[in-house]
Amino acid sequence: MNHFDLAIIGSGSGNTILDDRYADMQVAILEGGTFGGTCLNVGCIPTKMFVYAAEVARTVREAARYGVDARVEKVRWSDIVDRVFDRIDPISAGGERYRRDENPNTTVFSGYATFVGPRTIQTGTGEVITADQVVIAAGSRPIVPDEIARSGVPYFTNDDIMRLPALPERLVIVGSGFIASEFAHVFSAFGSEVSVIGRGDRLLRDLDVDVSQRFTDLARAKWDVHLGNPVAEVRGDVASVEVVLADGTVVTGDTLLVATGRTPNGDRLGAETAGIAVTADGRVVVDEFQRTTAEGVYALGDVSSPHQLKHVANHEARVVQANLLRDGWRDGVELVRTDHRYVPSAVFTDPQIATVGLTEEQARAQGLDVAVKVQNYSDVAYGWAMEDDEGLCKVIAERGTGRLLGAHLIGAQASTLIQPLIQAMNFGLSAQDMALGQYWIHPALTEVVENALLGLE
Ligand SMILES: Cc1cc2nc3c(=O)[nH]c(=O)nc-3n(C[C@H](O)[C@H](O)[C@H](O)COP(=O)(O)OP(=O)(O)OC[C@H]3O[C@@H](n4cnc5c(N)ncnc54)[C@H](O)[C@@H]3O)c2cc1C
Ligand SMILES: NC(=O)c1ccc[n+]([C@@H]2O[C@H](COP(=O)([O-])OP(=O)(O)OC[C@H]3O[C@@H](n4cnc5c(N)ncnc54)[C@H](O)[C@@H]3O)[C@@H](O)[C@H]2O)c1
Repeated sequence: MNHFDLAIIGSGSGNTILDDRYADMQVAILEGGTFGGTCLNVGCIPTKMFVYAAEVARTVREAARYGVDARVEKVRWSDIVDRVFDRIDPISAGGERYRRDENPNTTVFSGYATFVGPRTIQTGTGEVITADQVVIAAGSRPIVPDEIARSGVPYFTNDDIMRLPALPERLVIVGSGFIASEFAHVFSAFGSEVSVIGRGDRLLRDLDVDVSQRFTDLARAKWDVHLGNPVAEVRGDVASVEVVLADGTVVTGDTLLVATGRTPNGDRLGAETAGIAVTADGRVVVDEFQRTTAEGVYALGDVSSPHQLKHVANHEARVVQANLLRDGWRDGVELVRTDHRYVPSAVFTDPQIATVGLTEEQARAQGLDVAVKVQNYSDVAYGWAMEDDEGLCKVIAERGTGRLLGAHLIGAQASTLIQPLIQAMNFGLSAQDMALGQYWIHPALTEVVENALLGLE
């Protein structure tokens, strides 16, 4: 049986652990899918490359409001797909080649790994290995509701929708979260008619209610949105699909995208044979040092984290990277701790959305004495330049101390505008100090953040 110093299950964020400090260790990398994981191959990176192209199309379509007449002549879908994957596929292949052929201390096993005992792994290639330490970085997979899975109707997920042979004429999306919102934007900007079906009463309903409500209102004007009306039945074939909702409404299209959440892959690892606790919903249990319940075994990213976000997976990978070198189960050893205090996220839809910290509802539910200010983009000079009547920046602070509790933006460049607020929260800068203790460039769009802070009581 082959023995390694370290075995890493999953080549997404798990593959970022190995640096010079690991050069003397024998390391096994086990990957059952495409090398590089979700973000690179079927997640953050390709989606944002599609989003950028969608924004170009949208800008052209809306040019007339600024006195510039222009029109989208044609969307060359297959060229867009090629631009994205001609960039990405070689990165995945190159990453695998590097670990396989150019790192003498790493061995890549291309198979689906399962534990068969404590730190003992069936690699999925016929070989069983053992390791002194193991990192589980096995990610998550799309959830497909039963009524869709058992219908036999062909459907797509984020795994394959970006490689469609042609642009759909009418795309039906089941789900109303991050993935649904981003793909609705992409396909509608490219000219597809888009229907979105959600269970709740708002799109992106976990976000602050002002942002989620504004997004839902704007979405209704662009897309065929069905909310609070669950899917009862799905009918169709490769050419057409009918989604029947609980109230009898029939939503039709030629392509079906399922975007109803992602479940951690912890349920498929044989974890119980290795003493690794997994929750009922498939999440590997970890402590604040990313240690699982089995000695020598760490986990990180979507498979164990409460946040399914790449920047969180990267942070947790850095924590694991440090702790692996410190004999993490020895009494009294000082370990690096995961910091989940202010986890931001952005939805790259139209308009963009970004959020950090507590929603107003959460802050009030915690009994905090809060001051809230909502500043519209239309109130600042750059918003006038953009003719913006959609964007808003909402900040929530604690009265008295001025401690920033949350920030929520919807509008152009939201994912960039939020960064100084994330920084302020992490470094304990109060709303007043942040607003008054620095220059804000005039008339940049950041004035919407400045004015929101100044407007707090
Ligand atoms: C469409 C989409 C868009 C997204 N956009 C963003 C975004 O803009 N920003 C953001 O922050 N996050 C985004 N995310 C989330 C982000 O992609 C994930 O949080 C992140 O990639 C998780 O990284 P990971 O290393 O935990 O898992 P992954 O990158 O999924 O890596 C896990 C790897 O493990 C492999 N594997 C699983 N089980 C086994 C096994 N038993 N044996 C061997 N190999 C195994 C898998 O094949 C996979 O390659 C997006 C996700 C999706 C789906
Ligand atoms: N920009 C980003 O950072 C980004 C982009 C995409 C995905 N992600 C990550 O990936 C995760 C998964 O994305 P997602 O959009 O699949 O999940 P999600 O959790 O964001 O949203 C899933 C939505 O589907 C709805 N839903 C569930 N079952 C349903 C059903 N049977 N019928 C109708 N609606 C149903 C849920 O109510 C929820 O609103 C996200 O939570 C996020 O962490 C991040």
